[in-house]
Formats: sequence, structure tokens, C-alpha cells
Amino acid sequence: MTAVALASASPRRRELLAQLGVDFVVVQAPIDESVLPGENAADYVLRLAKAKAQAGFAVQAQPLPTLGADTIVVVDGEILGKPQDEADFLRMMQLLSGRGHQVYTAVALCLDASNEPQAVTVATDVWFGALTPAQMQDYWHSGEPADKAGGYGIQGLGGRFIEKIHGSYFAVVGLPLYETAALLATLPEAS
Ligand SMILES: Cc1cn([C@H]2C[C@H](O)[C@@H](COP(=O)(O)OP(=O)(O)OP(=O)(O)O)O2)c(=O)[nH]c1=O
Repeated sequence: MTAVALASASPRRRELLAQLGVDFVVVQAPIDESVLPGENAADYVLRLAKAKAQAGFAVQAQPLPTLGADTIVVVDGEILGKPQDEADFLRMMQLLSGRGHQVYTAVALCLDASNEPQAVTVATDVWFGALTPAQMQDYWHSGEPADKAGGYGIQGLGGRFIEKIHGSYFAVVGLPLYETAALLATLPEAS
């Protein structure tokens, strides 16, 4: 299979892409992750995945087809990114406790600098059980929530809070495998 680049600092995305058996290199090209005025969650996550793929493509001297992805938690239309501090995390947990929310992950593939990357967004429904204040505090102090959208990791200690999901587990962790494989399947075979 053709080698690709993954524009990501996320160890989870690396592990997930490795699960596809793809030959890849990792490139890093940070982008501005601010939400634009009036931008909704679906537009935001798609724009960021494309921007990451384009930025990662642009930093390579001899660019490979480049993947970028973005994950957000959405509750009542509000976008929850990574918690800024403990207070922000506790606010997120109170919003998520005892109910359902959505996780949106978009993945984009940039093939050249002049065309818009191909991209797809995957929405997954996730239901949390009711959390006690002590559970929230303990979870924050584990260190796990800080670098995760919505302040939790389904694949880690946060898994205990999740009653059920409807959709792609892999998308919640950060890269929808089925959709990513479909994007990569559009690449011509290396000669
Ligand atoms: C909801 C959830 C998110 N996450 C992670 C996936 C993403 O790494 C992170 C959301 O932040 P992102 O901004 O999507 O990604 P990132 O900054 O970690 O990495 P990149 O360099 O690719 O931009 O939250 C989990 O690991 N498990 C979960 O259950």
C-alpha cells in the first residue's frame, strides 16, 4: 500500500492507523483550533480535520498523501474540546453525567496543496452513567482527562463511566477505522 503521512501528535491516532496495517510517517504542524463565530460543531470538526491534513501536507519537502483528524464532544450543541483546567473539566463532567452526548470525529486526506482534502465526519452516541463528585475528582487527578476532548478517554479509566455507545468505538478514540480505510482505498497503488 502507498505510504502516507499522519498529521497528528496523538499517540491514539498512531495506534489506530497502525491497526490498518498502513505504512506511515508522522508529521506535526500545529494549527489554530479556535471555533469561528457562529460555527456549528459539524462544520468545526470537518474544518479542523481538513486544516490538519493540509498543514501536515505543507510541511513535507516531498509530500505524501496526508491524513488529519479531529475529535470533539458535543452536548446540546455545545462543543467540548480539551479541558483547560480542573474547573473546566468538572463543568464538562456535570454536563455529561447521567445522559447521552455525541462524539464527532472527522478525518481528512490531503493529496495536493491546491485541492480541498477529501473528508468524512463520523458521529457516535455515547451514554454516561451518573457520576459522583468524588468520581469526577479522582478521575481528574488520574491525569487522563487533560488531553482528551470532553475530558474523558473511553479507552482508559474513563471507560468505567460509559454505559453504552451507538456507533464507532474507534471514532471516539480518535480515528474511525472503517472510514479511514475507505479514504485510503481511493489512493492509487505505489508503482
Ligand atoms: C472522547 C475521547 C477523546 N479522545 C482524544 C482523541 C484526540 O486525541 C483528543 C481530541 O483532541 P484532537 O484535537 O482531536 O486531537 P489531538 O490534539 O489529541 O491530536 P492531533 O495532533 O491529531 O490534533 O481526545 C480519546 O482519546 N478518547 C476519548 O474517548
